[in-house]
Amino acid sequence: MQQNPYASLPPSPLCMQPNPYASLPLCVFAGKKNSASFASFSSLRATKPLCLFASLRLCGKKNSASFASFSSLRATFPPETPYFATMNFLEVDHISKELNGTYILKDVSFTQQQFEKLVIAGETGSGKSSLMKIACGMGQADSGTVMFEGAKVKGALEVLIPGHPGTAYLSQHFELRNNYRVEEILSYANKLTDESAAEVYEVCRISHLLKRKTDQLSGGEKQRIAMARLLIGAPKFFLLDEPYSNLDMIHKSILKNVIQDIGDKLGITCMLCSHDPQDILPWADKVLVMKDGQIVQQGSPAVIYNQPVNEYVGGLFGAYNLLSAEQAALLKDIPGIESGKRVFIRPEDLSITKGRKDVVKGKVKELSYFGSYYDATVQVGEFSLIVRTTDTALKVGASVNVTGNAEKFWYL
Ligand SMILES: Nc1ncnc2c1ncn2[C@@H]1O[C@H](COP(=O)(O)OP(=O)(O)OP(=O)(O)O)[C@@H](O)[C@H]1O
Repeated sequence: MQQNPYASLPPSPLCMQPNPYASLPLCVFAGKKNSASFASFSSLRATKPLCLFASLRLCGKKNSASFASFSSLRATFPPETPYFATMNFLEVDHISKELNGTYILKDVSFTQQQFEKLVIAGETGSGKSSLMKIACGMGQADSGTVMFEGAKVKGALEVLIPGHPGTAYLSQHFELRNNYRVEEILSYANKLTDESAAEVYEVCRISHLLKRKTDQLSGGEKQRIAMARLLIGAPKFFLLDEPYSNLDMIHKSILKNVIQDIGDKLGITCMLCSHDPQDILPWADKVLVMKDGQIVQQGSPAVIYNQPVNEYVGGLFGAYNLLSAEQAALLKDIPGIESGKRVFIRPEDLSITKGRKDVVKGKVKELSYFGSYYDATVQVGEFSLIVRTTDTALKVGASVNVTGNAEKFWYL
């Protein structure tokens, strides 16, 4: 009969509550632990008793069964207890990195919680890949620290094999060796049982490709095999660098389902970077927006989209109107609009109306077709507004009345 090895831990010095592990069911300790994670688990135990609980689900191979047992543990110690509050899953603290006299990352700090879906967004060259690599030990920072589950993530130059145990990083430039069958490539990397590996292949939608040779695959298929190869290494944290670039809509849609299932079915926490709002907004719990190596805003997708801190953030996430206080004065008849301020308005918060009250008058200069809607460029005085409409009868040159939902307007 296996004993609960944590039964004799002392009360937590931080929250002065009794050892929460003393009464954990034995199945937790008899579960699917591999020796590496068990070792790190033990060292955590020595230094940070409070961190242990959050690590329990993380030691070893994850599959639905272990995910289910974790869920029942969470019910025993709900997130509002101090045990969960004491440790971030990932903590990036004042990271800076310089290359050739220029900062590619400057004083970057953020946290990610377990199961939180985090996206790093930003224009090309803003530092997204550099930050992700440092977050999982595949890159090297000049200063600052990264902690993963309470343990320091060593930089790529501080270890023999870069990459923090328990993390997996899918590069934009992944490689699959030629002239191998897919199943051969996967079997070399597999740390799971056959059953759990099969689940990963199902999640990655590659079960039907296992007998193929690697030169008989499309780019999207190769990418999903590269993902599966990392996932059968049993990571707790999966970082995907621009996973949607170079994919058509059909393969993008497959990949979106795969990434959703990696979180939902395999219970692996994911971070990805992208600059496409269509990829970011529906999936993310939290978005970090980067520019010139710095985080310029972080928050929920809705906050980032509707309340950007500046024009750069607003522009990254879709079409917008930004009117000076003088231009905004022409919209004074729209109820609720604040005067004397620069106003940021998304096209869908303006509409073309047949009404004559509470409107601003203009003329349609241009119509852009997007399938389910048009964006009409409407000339109003000396400036133009982008107004979203589904009116298929609208023509360039038509005189129109524009109104808006001032509750959604944002003042910069
Ligand atoms: N090995 C390197 N040597 C020199 N400069 C580099 C190196 N790696 C990155 N950089 C520079 O650091 C900056 C950030 O690059 P990074 O790849 O992190 O940006 P990114 O936001 O991921 O870009 P993208 O979206 O194009 O992939 C860029 O200006 C890039 O040119």
